[in-house]
Amino acid sequence: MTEALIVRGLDKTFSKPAVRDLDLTVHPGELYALLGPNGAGKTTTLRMVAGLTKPDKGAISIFGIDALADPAAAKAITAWAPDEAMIYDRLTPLEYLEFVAGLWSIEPKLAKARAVELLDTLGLAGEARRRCEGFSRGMKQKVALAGALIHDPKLLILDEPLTGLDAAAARLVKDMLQARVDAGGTVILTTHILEVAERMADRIGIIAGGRLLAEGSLDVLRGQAGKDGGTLEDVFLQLTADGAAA
Ligand SMILES: Nc1ncnc2c1ncn2[C@@H]1O[C@H](COP(=O)(O)OP(=O)(O)OP(=O)(O)O)[C@@H](O)[C@H]1O
Repeated sequence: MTEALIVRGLDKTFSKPAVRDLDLTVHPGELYALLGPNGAGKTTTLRMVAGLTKPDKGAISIFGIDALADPAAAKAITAWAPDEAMIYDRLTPLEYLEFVAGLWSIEPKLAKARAVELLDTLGLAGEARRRCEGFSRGMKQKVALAGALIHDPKLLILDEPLTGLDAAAARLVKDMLQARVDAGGTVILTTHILEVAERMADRIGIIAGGRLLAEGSLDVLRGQAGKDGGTLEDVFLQLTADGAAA
């Protein structure tokens, strides 16, 4: 089986080490949650996977493509949605999505059809032709998410996708992510909302201090933390405390 993502020995130091000798494996068709305390190295890791930050050391393979040797091929099948939406305020959502689709050389008719479908799924059909500049943070986040999905990526990477969304918008996004996974897509996300990871993730990686402390299903992590029957919060707090003490 070709894994969706294999990360080996990943290292990144800014003024101090942010990611240290990190290994991750994400299977195709799973939703993988990368959890960790503030400053643990989650965003840095995912930025390296998405080709936005250059690692000091290590290897990244996305569906068998060496992302460091052939970043263009890796990016063509990957999407990255940062926690702060970056869109062009002066465009309408439809124009923005058609613009992004153009960057991927998607045929205009197909681009429009995908854009309309994505905006509809995300509850933005009524705003499709309004300029984004007056949009709330949550609405902009949804437009950015639609932009990340316009080229139908095999691997979707989301940094804190639910931050700033109201309950209804969060439900829409969660349903959309679940639908992608149910259809065979692969999703990696970070979140501080542990209930979301507990309910949605097939497997979970916990990192702290730039190192992977544990990886597996909730049951595997429970075993590792010695917390049979515990919640993900119990397990997370135990493993990160153990990691800090080590
Ligand atoms: N561009 C940068 N320049 C300098 N230091 C950075 C940069 N990006 C991240 N860092 C540092 O790297 C470490 C890891 O940061 P990172 O953003 O990856 O953590 P995180 O797990 O995503 O945290 P949070 O949950 O708070 O978003 C932190 O010490 C951070 O200050």
